[in-house]
Amino acid sequence: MTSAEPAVTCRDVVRSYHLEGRDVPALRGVDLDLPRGSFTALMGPSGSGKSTLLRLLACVDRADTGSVTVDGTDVTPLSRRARVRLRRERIGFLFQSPADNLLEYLTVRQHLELGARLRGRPAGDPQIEEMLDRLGMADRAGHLPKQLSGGEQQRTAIGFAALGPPAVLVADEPTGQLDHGTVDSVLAAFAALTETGVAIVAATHDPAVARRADRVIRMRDGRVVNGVS
Ligand SMILES: Nc1ncnc2c1ncn2[C@@H]1O[C@H](COP(=O)(O)OP(=O)(O)OP(=O)(O)O)[C@@H](O)[C@H]1O
Repeated sequence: MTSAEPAVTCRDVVRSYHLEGRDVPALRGVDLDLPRGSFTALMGPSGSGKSTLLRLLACVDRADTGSVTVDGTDVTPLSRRARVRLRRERIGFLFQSPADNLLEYLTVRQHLELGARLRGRPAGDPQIEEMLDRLGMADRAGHLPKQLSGGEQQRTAIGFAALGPPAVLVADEPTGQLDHGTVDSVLAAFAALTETGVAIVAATHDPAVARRADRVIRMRDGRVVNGVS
C-alpha cells in the first residue's frame, strides 16, 4: 500500500434495510474515494443515505453488495472480530452530541491518554501534548467535560478519535448541537488534523462545514450525485 492510495474507497456499494417485509433501499450503488489528509463534507437531503454510508465506512455495518476498503483492507468479508479490531486501530468515530463522545469522569488529558492506549501508543506518547496544542486545548487539559463548552467538548472528542492517527475519522453531524460561536473552533480542529494524514468525512446539513471542507460530496436517493473529485 502506498500513501497515495485513498484512505477509503467504496465501489458500487448497495445497502437496503428490511422493514415489515419490505426492502427500503438506502444506498443504490455508491462510488467514493476519501484521500488521505483531506476533509470531506457529505451533504444531501434527509434520507439520502448519509448516515447509512458513514456506518459502513466506520465498519459498524456491512454492505449488501459492493466493496468498502479501509486503509487497503476490503472490510466486507471480515469477521465481526476482525472488524472490531480494524475499528479500534484504524477508524475514529464522532457522534453528534458531545456528551455521547465523552466519559464524564475523565479530564481532557485522560481522554487523550485513553485514546492513545486504545491505538497501542506508548504511555507518555508525545502525540498527546501535540494534540492538545493542535486543538487549542492545552490550557483545558485538566478539565472535566462538564467544565467545558460544547465546542471544547467536541474538540476533546475529536482528539480522542484522531490520536494515532487512524486512517479515517467519521463524523455524523459533528456541529449539529453546537451554537454558531463554537462551530468555527471545531472546524479549525478538523482542518488542523488533516496535516496528520487522517481522512475526515463529516455528514452535515451545515453550510459552514461545507465551506471549510476540501471537498463536498452530495448524495440524493442513495447515490453520490457529484461524482468522485
Ligand atoms: N434502521 C432502519 N430501518 C429501515 N429503514 C431505515 C433505517 N435506517 C435508515 N433507513 C432508511 O434508509 C434511508 C437512508 O437513511 P439515512 O439515515 O442513511 O439518511 P440520511 O441522509 O443520513 O438522513 P438524515 O440527514 O435525516 O440523517 C431512508 O429512506 C431511511 O428511512
